Amino acid sequence: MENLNLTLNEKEVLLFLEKKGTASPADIADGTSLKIENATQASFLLEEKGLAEVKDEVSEKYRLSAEGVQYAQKGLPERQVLNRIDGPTSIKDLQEMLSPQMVGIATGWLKRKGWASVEKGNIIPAADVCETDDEIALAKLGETAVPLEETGIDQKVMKDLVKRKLVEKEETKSRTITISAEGQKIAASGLELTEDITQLTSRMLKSGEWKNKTFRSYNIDKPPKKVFAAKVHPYQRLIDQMRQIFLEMGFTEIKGDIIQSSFWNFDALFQPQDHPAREMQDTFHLESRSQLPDEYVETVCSMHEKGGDIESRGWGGKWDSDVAKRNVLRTHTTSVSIKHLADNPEPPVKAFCIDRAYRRETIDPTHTPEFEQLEGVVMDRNMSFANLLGCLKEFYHRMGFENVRFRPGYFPYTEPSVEPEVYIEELGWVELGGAGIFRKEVTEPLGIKEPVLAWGLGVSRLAMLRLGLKDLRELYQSDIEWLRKSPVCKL
Ligand SMILES: N[C@@H](Cc1ccccc1)C(=O)O
Repeated sequence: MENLNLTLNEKEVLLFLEKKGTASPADIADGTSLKIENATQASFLLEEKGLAEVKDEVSEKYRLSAEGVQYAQKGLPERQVLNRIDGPTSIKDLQEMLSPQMVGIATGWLKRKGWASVEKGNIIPAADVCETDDEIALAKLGETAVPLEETGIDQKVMKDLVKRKLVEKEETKSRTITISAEGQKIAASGLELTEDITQLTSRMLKSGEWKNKTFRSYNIDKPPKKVFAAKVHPYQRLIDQMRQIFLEMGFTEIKGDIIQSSFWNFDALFQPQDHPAREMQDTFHLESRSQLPDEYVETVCSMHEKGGDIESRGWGGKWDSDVAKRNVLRTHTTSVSIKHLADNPEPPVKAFCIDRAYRRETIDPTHTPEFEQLEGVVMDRNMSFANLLGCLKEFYHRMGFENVRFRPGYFPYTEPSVEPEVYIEELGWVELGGAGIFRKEVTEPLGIKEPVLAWGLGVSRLAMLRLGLKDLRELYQSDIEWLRKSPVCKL
């Protein structure tokens, strides 16, 4: 016989059912040493093994309400009124005979049932009305609840009486357990009422007692309970991977302030003071102001106004140092790169920054006001456009994107400018940020003499593609179900 691994409780229930066939948990508790809860639990386990069947039933019973009892004796209000009159009668007179409340109820029902009409304050009875179904039903019911079948009352009539609150419905739940044929067989084969051992103790081993015991075997077919181990957030894992790649490529990680002056966020990057990106609707402006770095104010001002001493015309107009002092939440991490270069103007510099930037975006599936950027700069002698493309290609390849291409782009601070794109099977070419070589208008005023390759790549976009998300917000919401499901590594 198959090892069913019955617990002592299951055996007790099975033996009890062998005699009774069907029983309620309370019956089982009465007839065995078990409590109702244990009897129920054992019954469900037996059901799982096909040895018994547990059935839950809800039974409905009906009885008269207090109001119903009253009308069962004296008749429904509409009947009481009808009995009192034999022709048109004024409601006022009736109210004196019966109570105003009773007449109120009766009038409604008389009209609804077509037993009488009401005209100018008088009730005019129709021809004789025989006893109706609801009256017959009322007479049949009592104060003890009975199932519908036993009353012989039509379901619709009963429902109406319940609605009229003359009858109350009582629901009782009952559970019965019936032994199955298989259960009978097992019970008949003789069950020993001994408890199997689930845990082997050192005492049993020492005394040798274990030799006379039977052991409960494991059910290796049963799926184990899932364990959700703590792990790094998938988005953070991806960010760490990108950081690792740049470190391996010989870059140094840099950090900067979230709050930046407009000077470092815009002016030092040769972004004109009337550039639309600086407007309130695009940028989070703060009330505070920053000191400007004295050593660069003049050169940056001159570059904006007239192109400094190089072959450039600048933007023209007046450059306003007050505008440059205004603090903003950095709109790109390029503000961190450019400050780092100003502080370290001697080649070589190979730095990256992977951090948060802020823009006033309306939140939707592809826009959030906070997002991550992966920023990088390379400054060295003889750096060329080809080096820039090679560097980015290398990064994307290491991230696992085979196909990378570059579209021409535009940024006020780079020339030439490109927008790198990677090819994704279901999506086609996906744009992932911007890159270029810093213009002389950017590097000259800060005393940087060598060419600078620069890029700012979207991180969350890439994460979405990687993690198969349709909505950027999911990256930041930490939905526990999604987190549990996301694998630690792709197999
Ligand atoms: N700062 C640009 C990206 C960029 C960085 C560096 C050079 C060129 C472009 C952006 O936020 O979109």
